Amino acid sequence: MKNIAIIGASGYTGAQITQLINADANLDIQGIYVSEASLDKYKPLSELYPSYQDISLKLQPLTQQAKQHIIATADAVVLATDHAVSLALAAEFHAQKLAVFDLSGAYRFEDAAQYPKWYGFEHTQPQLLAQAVYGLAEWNKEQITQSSMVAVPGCYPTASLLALKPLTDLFAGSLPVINAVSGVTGAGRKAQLHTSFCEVSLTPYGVLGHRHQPEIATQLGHEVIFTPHLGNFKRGILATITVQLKADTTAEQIAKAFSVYDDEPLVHVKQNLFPKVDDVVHTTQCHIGWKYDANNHHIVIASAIDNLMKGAASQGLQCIKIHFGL
Ligand SMILES: NC(=O)C1=CN([C@@H]2O[C@H](COP(=O)(O)OP(=O)(O)OC[C@H]3O[C@@H](n4cnc5c(N)ncnc54)[C@H](OP(=O)(O)O)[C@@H]3O)[C@@H](O)[C@H]2O)C=CC1
Ligand SMILES: CC(=O)N[C@@H](CCC(=O)OP(=O)(O)O)C(=O)O
Repeated sequence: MKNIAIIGASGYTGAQITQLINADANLDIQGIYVSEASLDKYKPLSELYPSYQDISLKLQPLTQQAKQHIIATADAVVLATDHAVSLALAAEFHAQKLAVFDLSGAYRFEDAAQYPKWYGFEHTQPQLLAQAVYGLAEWNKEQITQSSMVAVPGCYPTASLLALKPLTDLFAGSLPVINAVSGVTGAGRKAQLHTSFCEVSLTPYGVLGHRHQPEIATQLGHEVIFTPHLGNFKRGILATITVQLKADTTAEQIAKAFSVYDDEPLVHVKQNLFPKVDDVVHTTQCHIGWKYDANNHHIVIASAIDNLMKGAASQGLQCIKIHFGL
């Protein structure tokens, strides 16, 4: 049995992973935490999320005393916090020999020079960054087993990389084009004008400048054009991707490349059948559909996940279970 502390548990991903860990027979929850100044401190999680009636835990402020208690009693921490908050907390807990599973982007790039540009801060923890592994569960099991600092991938990168990684040997020269739509929970629980009810419609954002473009390109080993969109639904991501493949590529080769997922219980691939966001919402799964035009050698792939599940919390849980051999 492993004892897990969850920091940022009042947020969308933190509450989701609290629910998942609470339901897992091999894991205990050491405690659930918010910031010292949080308006939600001492509230039961079920007051914020009434559907979690079976969880009796209360949100605790992350005081120095609370940190000492976590260090003394937990095996691991989940950081469901903003990038800058995770940057510091990961180092504090990892230095005390706790495994860290960070849902933020603070440890996803190996190259510290990327952080000022994409995250707006200098990376202050180069030693820990060097130990961090990218928690794309289906692809990096060995690394996740070995490292106690796991950077759980972003939601768009998870949907995009699961669709594209099997095909890299078949890419022709041009850049894969990824158009992805996310539900509004992707932006977190805090109030912001652009995610308020009357503002949300369907629109691209972060065009040619979203931090997930370099995350996808780094992990794919190939540049991509990535355009995220905010959609007027709560949960889920659909990434529709177009790629030019080498001139002699056949549909059989593509099917063989995707067979890498045949033994993966959470990734389901179908030829000529495309997923809907509703197929995967509230599930741990990624559904991929593809169709190939052998005349012009273009493939269109659609990849659907729940941004809060496979895009964050359930992939975080996968990493915890892989790391601890559960
Ligand atoms: N939403 C999504 O679909 C995805 C999010 N992520 C990443 O996961 C992380 C969490 O995202 P999300 O759940 O959406 O965010 P939310 O804004 O919904 O939640 C953030 C949580 O962090 C808490 N918090 C803020 N400051 C501190 C602090 N100093 N110490 C402890 N707790 C703190 C907040 O509570 P309070 O402010 O009351 O203290 C809240 O519980 C982010 O880094 C995000 O980029 C990754 C993949 C997908
Ligand atoms: C709709 C929406 O706003 N989505 C978020 C992505 C959420 C995510 O994956 O988080 P990371 O920040 O941890 O990479 C965004 O575009 O910033």
